[in-house]
Amino acid sequence: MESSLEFSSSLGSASSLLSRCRTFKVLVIGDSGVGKTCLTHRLCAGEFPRRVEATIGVDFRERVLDVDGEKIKLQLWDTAGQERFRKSMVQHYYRNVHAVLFVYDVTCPASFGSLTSWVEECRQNSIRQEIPRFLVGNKSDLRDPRSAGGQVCQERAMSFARAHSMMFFETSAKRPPNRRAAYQQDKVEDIVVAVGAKLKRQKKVLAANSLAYGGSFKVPNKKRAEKELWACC
Ligand SMILES: Nc1nc2c(ncn2[C@@H]2O[C@H](COP(=O)(O)OP(=O)(O)OP(=O)(O)O)[C@@H](O)[C@H]2O)c(=O)[nH]1
Repeated sequence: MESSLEFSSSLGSASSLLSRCRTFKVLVIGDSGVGKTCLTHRLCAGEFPRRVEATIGVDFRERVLDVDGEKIKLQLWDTAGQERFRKSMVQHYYRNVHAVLFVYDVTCPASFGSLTSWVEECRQNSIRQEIPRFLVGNKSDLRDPRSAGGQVCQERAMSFARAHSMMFFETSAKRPPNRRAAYQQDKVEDIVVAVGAKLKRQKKVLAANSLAYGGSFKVPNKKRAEKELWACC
């Protein structure tokens, strides 16, 4: 489902209060072509898109999930990997972010090498250490078990994830290798569950973070920051 960020809530009505849930902005970043669009599509719509084009600016997709009886809405920001399609908008991407998904392609070591630049971009845009980070190695269906060359090994990725306090997943937005179908399909869902669970636990930190970011574009406003965190499903 596509949606716009400026989510209009109708907090005044009784019915909306009943279906009230927390909305979290999850930024998806990584090199062009690593599969951010396909992955967010899988995470939100449950299927691999038939046709994709390079993202221009940003696309939004949403997923509502139940975490221990509480409804949580993840608002995934699928950002453009190509510099020319993102440069004027970068600051906006990073405003009020609640979690970051760093995506690379397991068959493209260069995309793994770029992760340090993506981490640096986060730092430059004031993404604090407490903001949950997830590392996703995508396109695992293209892994060639007979040759390690030209691929990013899991140990290396895990060590990067540990060094940057990230939770690590390797998955395929497209399809699982035949012999491990159920396991790989679960992995995509595991990402959503892990993000939801982590965010649910982070409420206080995130609320403080929203306040901090309000200052970079607007005068900080406590009420608005709270409203951004709480919206209706
Ligand atoms: N085999 C395989 N192909 C994939 C997978 N995920 C994405 N692709 C393919 O990789 C290409 C790029 O996918 P996108 O989702 O557009 O990549 P992106 O990171 O969003 O690219 P930008 O929008 O340019 O930043 C497409 O041809 C997809 O079909 C995957 O898990 N396995």
